[in-house]
Amino acid sequence: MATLFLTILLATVLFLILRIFSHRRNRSHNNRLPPGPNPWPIIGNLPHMGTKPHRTLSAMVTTYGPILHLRLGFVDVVVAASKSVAEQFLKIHDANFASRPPNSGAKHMAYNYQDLVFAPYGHRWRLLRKISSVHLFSAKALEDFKHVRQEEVGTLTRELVRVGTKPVNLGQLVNMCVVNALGREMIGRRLFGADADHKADEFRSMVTEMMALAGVFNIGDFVPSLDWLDLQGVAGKMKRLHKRFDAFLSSILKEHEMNGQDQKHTDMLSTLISLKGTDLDGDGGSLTDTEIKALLLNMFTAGTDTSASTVDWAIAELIRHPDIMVKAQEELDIVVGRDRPVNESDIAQLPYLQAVIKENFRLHPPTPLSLPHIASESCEINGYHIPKGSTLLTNIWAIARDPDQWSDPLAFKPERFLPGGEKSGVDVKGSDFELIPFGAGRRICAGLSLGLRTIQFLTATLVQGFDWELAGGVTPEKLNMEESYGLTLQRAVPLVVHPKPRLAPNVYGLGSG
Ligand code: HEM
Repeated sequence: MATLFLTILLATVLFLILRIFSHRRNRSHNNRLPPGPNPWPIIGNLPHMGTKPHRTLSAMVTTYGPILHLRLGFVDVVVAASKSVAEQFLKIHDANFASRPPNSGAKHMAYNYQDLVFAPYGHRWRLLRKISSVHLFSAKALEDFKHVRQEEVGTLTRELVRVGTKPVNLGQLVNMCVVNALGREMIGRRLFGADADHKADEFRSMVTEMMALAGVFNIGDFVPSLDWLDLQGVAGKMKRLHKRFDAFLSSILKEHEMNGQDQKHTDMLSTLISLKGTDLDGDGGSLTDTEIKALLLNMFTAGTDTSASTVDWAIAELIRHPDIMVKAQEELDIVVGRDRPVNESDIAQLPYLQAVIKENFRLHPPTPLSLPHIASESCEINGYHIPKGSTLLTNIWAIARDPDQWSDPLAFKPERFLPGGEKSGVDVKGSDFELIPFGAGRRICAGLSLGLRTIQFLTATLVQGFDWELAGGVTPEKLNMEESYGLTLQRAVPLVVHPKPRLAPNVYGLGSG
C-alpha cells in the first residue's frame, strides 16, 4: 500500500515538473519570456526571493538583465529593473498595466476592491482618483490644512527640546507626528498624545495590525487552489480585523454626519460627506459610504509609514555626512534665519534641502518594489512576451542604484541634483524614470503632493532646529544603515539620538525660562 502511494506521489511530482518545464520551453519557442531563474514545482521561485526581495531581485539583474520573469507559486511575475524598462511598462504600456493583481488584503480588508489603491482600472477608480486629486490633495486643500501640519511639527520640536539629555527614538516620534497630522486632516482627531481619545487608541492599534497582516506572504495569493484552506489563518484574521475597522469607520462617519454643518470642511471626511449624493462625473456617479470608509483606510495606511520612515532615513544620512548637514543648515540660516521656524512656503527657496530629499528618496525609497500592477492583456516588451495576468513589480530601489544611470551610485551626493550636476533637473514626480519613489503613470501615488510637502517640511524643521548626536557613543561612521523589509522599508535598527537645540526657546514656542 505504502509503495503504491509512493509511486503515485512520485509520478504526480514528475508530471508537475515536466509540465512546468515544458510550459516554459513551449512558450520560449513562440513567445519568449524574459529570462529568470528556473522555478521549482508548485512553489515556483518563491524560495529565491529571500528576506529582502528588492535586493535579491536587484542582484539577479547581473545574471538575467533588467527585465526578469519569475513564477511565484502559479503566478507569472515580471520585474522591471532599469529606467528604460520601467518606462516601457509605466509609460508606453501604462494603460495595459493600470490594474492591480488580486490579493487577499484587498478582498478582505479594503472593502473587496472598492477602495482607491486596489480598485480595478476603470470608471470607479477614475472617480475616486478625481475626488482625491480635486478635493483632498489639490493645492487649495493642502493650503487649508497647512496650519495643522505646522502645529503638529511644532509639537514635535517642543518635545525634542524638552527631552534634554535623554536619548530619543527619532523614527517613533516622527511617526507619531505624521499620524497625528494626518488624523487631524482626515478625521479631525489626533491619534497619539494627551488629547487622543480611546477611539483614537483603537484606530491606531488596528492600523498597526493591518500593516502587519498586509505584509504577510499569503500562500493563497500565489497558489489560488489552496486559497480556501487559509493555511496560515491570514484571511481569517483579515476578516476579523475588517469587522472591527468597519465598525470604527462607520461610527466616525455617523458622528460626522450628525454634527452636520458644524464640521463642514474642517477635515477631509467632512469634505467627502459633503460630496455624497452629488453627481460627480456628470453621469450620476456619486460617492457611497463604503467608498468613503475605504478611502479613509487607504490614506491612513498608504500615507503614514511611508512619509515617517523617509524622514528617519534622511536624518540618519545627514548625521553620517556632517558636511552635508552643515550645508543644509547654512542654507536654512541664510534663507529663513534663526529667529523663526521654517515653514512650508520656504521650501521653494531651499534648493539644497530639496536635493538632499531627492538623494534620500534615491537610496531609501519607502516602497522599494512599488505596488504591484497586472497585465490586462498579453503584450510584448523589449522583444519578450508578457503573458496576460502577469504581475508587474517595479524595482524602484534597483533602478535608483543602477550604475548605468548614476555615478558612484552608493554614495550620498545631493550635489548631483543641483545645476551642473549629472542629474540636475531630475525630479521624483514620475517623469524621470531613473527616480520614481512615488511610482509613475496612471497609478502614481495619489498622495504625492502631501507626502512630499510633509517630508520636506519635517526634514527642514529638524535640520534647522537641531544638531544631532548619536546616542550610546555610536560614531557617524559606525551608524547601522541596514534595512528591514516589510510593507515599507524601515530602518532595521532605530535611530536613537540626542537632539541639541540650535534656536532660542521662543522660536520653538517655549518660554525662555
Ligand atoms: C513618502 C511618501 C510616499 C511614497 C514614497 C509613496 C509611494 C507610493 C507608491 C510607490 C505607490 C504605488 C504607485 C504605483 O502603483 O505605480 C503609491 C500609491 C498610492 N499612495 Fe503613496 N506614497 C507616499 C505617501 C502617500 C500619502 C501621504 C498618501 C495619502 C495620504 C498616499 C496615498 C496613496 C494612494 C491612495 C495610492 C494608490 C493610488 C492608485 O492606485 O491609484 N501615499 N504610493
